[in-house]
Amino acid sequence: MESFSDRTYAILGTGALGGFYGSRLQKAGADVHFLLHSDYEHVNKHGLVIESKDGDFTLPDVRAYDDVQKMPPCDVVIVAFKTTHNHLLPKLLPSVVKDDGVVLVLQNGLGVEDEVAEIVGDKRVMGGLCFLCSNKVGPGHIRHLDYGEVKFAEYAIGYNSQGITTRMCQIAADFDRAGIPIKLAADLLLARWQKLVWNIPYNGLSVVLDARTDELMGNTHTRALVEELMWEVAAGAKSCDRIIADSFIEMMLDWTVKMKPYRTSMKIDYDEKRPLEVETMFGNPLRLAQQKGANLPKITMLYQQLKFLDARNSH
Ligand SMILES: NC(=O)C1=CN([C@@H]2O[C@H](COP(=O)(O)OP(=O)(O)OC[C@H]3O[C@@H](n4cnc5c(N)ncnc54)[C@H](OP(=O)(O)O)[C@@H]3O)[C@@H](O)[C@H]2O)C=CC1
Ligand SMILES: CC(C)(CO)C(=O)C(=O)O
Repeated sequence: MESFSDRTYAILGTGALGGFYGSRLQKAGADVHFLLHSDYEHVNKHGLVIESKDGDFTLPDVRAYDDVQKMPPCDVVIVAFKTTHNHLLPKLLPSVVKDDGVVLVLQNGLGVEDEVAEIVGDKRVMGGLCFLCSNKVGPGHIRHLDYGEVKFAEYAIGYNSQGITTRMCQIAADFDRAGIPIKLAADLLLARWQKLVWNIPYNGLSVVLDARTDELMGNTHTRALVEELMWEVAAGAKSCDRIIADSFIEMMLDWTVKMKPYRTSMKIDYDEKRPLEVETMFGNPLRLAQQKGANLPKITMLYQQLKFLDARNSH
């Protein structure tokens, strides 16, 4: 088999998403370095176990670290912990990204790339939206339930569209070799608003209504509420001059109907009394839309409810 690209990868946050994609890259032959937290001892000794609808596999030996200072500078640094930990970015990023490397933010939400650009410069940042259903079910044990596509885009100050670049294609080739479905997007802000069409209704309502995605879709009233929230997200995108087509909303509804009954990542965090990604998934989009003069009343109410529940639940 051709040798893998000589690009090195750092996974910051080896959980449901980072553990899955990092393991697939290593399995395909890439040079991957995993930063862990409470799972470090276990993974350093036992490696990673991946259950996947695309085929289970184990990686008995992985390059595991509990300290980013011990990691080599890498070509691609994937930010894959929850955005509730992003206050750590100024400490974690500088030493692990090569001078000519790039930080690839695979987190959900809006506004993270701006924070990363302030740390590493705006020329070394990309964003990625992952349509993946994956859970970390134990130390170093990832369960990939459904989907898996990643959509990449370049970042620029003001989120101006940067088109498709050579480095996007190079990294996409690595993911493609790892068997990960890839899409390249010319416009990161549009891609992030598109992902919020899914995240805002389902992550939010799954917590507020204590419901899985199939339950929300199976009730006529909550299904109507999901659609109304999706249209509000589209209105938020439009306030930023990004147009989300009606067909995209229909596709998101259809994907969810076909999705295995799923507890969203925010619902899992709520049930496990972890802080919720409310500010990046709800607060930042609301603030950006409001700056542009758009009022999003249903999303605002969902945000207020989530802030109440988050404060009561995890502190
Ligand atoms: N899960 C999914 O299917 C999807 C998730 N996303 C997004 O991806 C991002 C990551 O989510 P997900 O993978 O589910 O989250 P997880 O909680 O499963 O994984 C995050 C990992 O980061 C680790 N971590 C936390 N703090 C540190 C630290 N200081 N240093 C190193 N590692 C650390 C955690 O370790 P520990 O547990 O020991 O604290 C955990 O293993 C989120 O923005 C989420 O919204 C997007 C699409 C799908
Ligand atoms: C849309 C979905 C379910 C998969 O990408 C997700 O983003 C999440 O669980 O947070």
